[in-house]
Amino acid sequence: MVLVLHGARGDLSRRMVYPALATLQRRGLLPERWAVLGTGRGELSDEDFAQVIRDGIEEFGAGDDLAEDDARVLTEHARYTRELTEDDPGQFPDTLADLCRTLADGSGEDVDVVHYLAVPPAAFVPVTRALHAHDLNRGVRIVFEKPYGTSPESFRELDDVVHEVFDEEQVFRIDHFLGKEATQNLHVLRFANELFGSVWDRTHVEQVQVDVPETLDVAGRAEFYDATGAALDMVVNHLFQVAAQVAMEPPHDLAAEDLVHAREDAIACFRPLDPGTDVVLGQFVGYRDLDGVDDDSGTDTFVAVRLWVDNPRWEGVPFLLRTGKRMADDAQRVSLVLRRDPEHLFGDEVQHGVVSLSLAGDGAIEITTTVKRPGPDLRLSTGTARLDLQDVDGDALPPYASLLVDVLQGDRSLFTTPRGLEAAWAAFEPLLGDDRPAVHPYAPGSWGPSEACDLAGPVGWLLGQTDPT
Ligand SMILES: NC(=O)C1=CN([C@@H]2O[C@H](COP(=O)(O)OP(=O)(O)OC[C@H]3O[C@@H](n4cnc5c(N)ncnc54)[C@H](OP(=O)(O)O)[C@@H]3O)[C@@H](O)[C@H]2O)C=CC1
Ligand SMILES: O=C1O[C@H](COP(=O)(O)O)[C@@H](O)[C@H](O)[C@H]1O
Repeated sequence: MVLVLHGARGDLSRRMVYPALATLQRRGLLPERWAVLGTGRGELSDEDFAQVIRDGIEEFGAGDDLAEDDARVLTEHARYTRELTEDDPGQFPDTLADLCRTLADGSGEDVDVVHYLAVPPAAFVPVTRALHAHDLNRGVRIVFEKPYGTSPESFRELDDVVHEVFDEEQVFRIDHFLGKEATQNLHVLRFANELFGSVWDRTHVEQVQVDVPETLDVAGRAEFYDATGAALDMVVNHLFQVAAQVAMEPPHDLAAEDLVHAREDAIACFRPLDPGTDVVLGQFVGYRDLDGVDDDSGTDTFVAVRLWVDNPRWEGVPFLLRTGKRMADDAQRVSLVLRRDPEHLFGDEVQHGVVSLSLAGDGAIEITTTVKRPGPDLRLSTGTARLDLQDVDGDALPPYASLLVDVLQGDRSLFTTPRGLEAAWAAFEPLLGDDRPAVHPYAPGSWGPSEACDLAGPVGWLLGQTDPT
């Protein structure tokens, strides 16, 4: 297999792709014979490219120290060549063919080729067209990073070009939140456990929260961020996909196409957002002073959304989505807030039960429930049981490593498709129009503008009330 990494010197390649490859190499999850072909707009020697790979792993491979042997395998066949363009293929086709020959080693076997577009979105179309122009599109797989379009129109334009060049089966559009171990656990928790599956509906669930506060600011990517904002950066993709993973109906079975269908059917039930009543945007105080940010920027660094899923299972249950920069804490939480004490036997002392998943790191599941407070009286309290997924026998993969394995194996269940993205854009589109609400200021280190509290109703946002992780 040859992984052609377009944009091989870039931030994503160094931060995510090389550490993921190192993890996969160490875990024996890569094909026996494989190589990476890096591209960029300038020249770089193969030796210097090998060093870029080593540096990426050393700097961002958090705890993934490479054994000398693994490092050798990772860089042994690493080649670098200038990016091809529609008019000028340069050395690209010859270098790729040469690598394939080396890997095939006279066996006559075909070598799989995966193109990974770790380039800015403006380069997606030119690189796609260039692969077509030089007849390099057939039989390969191609991975697109986000954002796959920044509006319904730009999404469709990009996708039209992609489909002129590739069959849908060749295309993998990454949403790394779907690759998180705990996100994948959502449907296991529900469909493999009657205890949870039986309460997964409007009768038992009062609201769902998908909450991703971040303490970091936009350092290093201010220019990108100022043109994008929190809602486009996180809601239309990651938070919608996670919400759909919660909302989906049981799939026909666990085949990739059934899972994708179930998730995308759920997105098709998302009611278009009402910016007047269901969206609060914020901007942290001091954001406009950052280098690369306009002095009068109206960009949202915080967004809270009340999303409605118009189907019989979820009618009347708000899905509350929230994320922002420079907030009080870091967390990635999905929580189902259960209705209180249906029999009303215990009155107001009963708190909401909560089934909650932390998507961060290796993931965790927490169940908060009402219990009898120890002692002679019948007094109530709440308790939380936590299961860290890292304590379960097995070895979690970071999201990028997990998704790369899926690309190599051709498993498309955790990737998005045009049908799902079309539906996501339809739900998000009202936020792109003239009705987009103004941003409310919020203090850095806070939980965002107070206006966002109203969206969550009497239950309130769970994070900020309890200890987030
Ligand atoms: N960085 C991150 O953490 C994340 C990034 N992404 C997405 O991944 C992709 C890459 O992001 P990132 O690595 O941060 O971006 P970079 O700005 O670091 O660009 C990556 C590389 O692309 C090459 N490049 C730049 N412009 C062009 C162009 N017009 N044509 C061809 N190549 C070009 C450059 O290499 P050279 O100068 O050698 O040509 C550059 O090193 C983007 O789509 C981004 O949205 C998604 C999630 C997280
Ligand atoms: O895609 C993005 O995701 C990150 C948060 O995800 P993480 O799992 O990598 O922590 C977010 O910080 C970034 O702004 C956004 O572009």
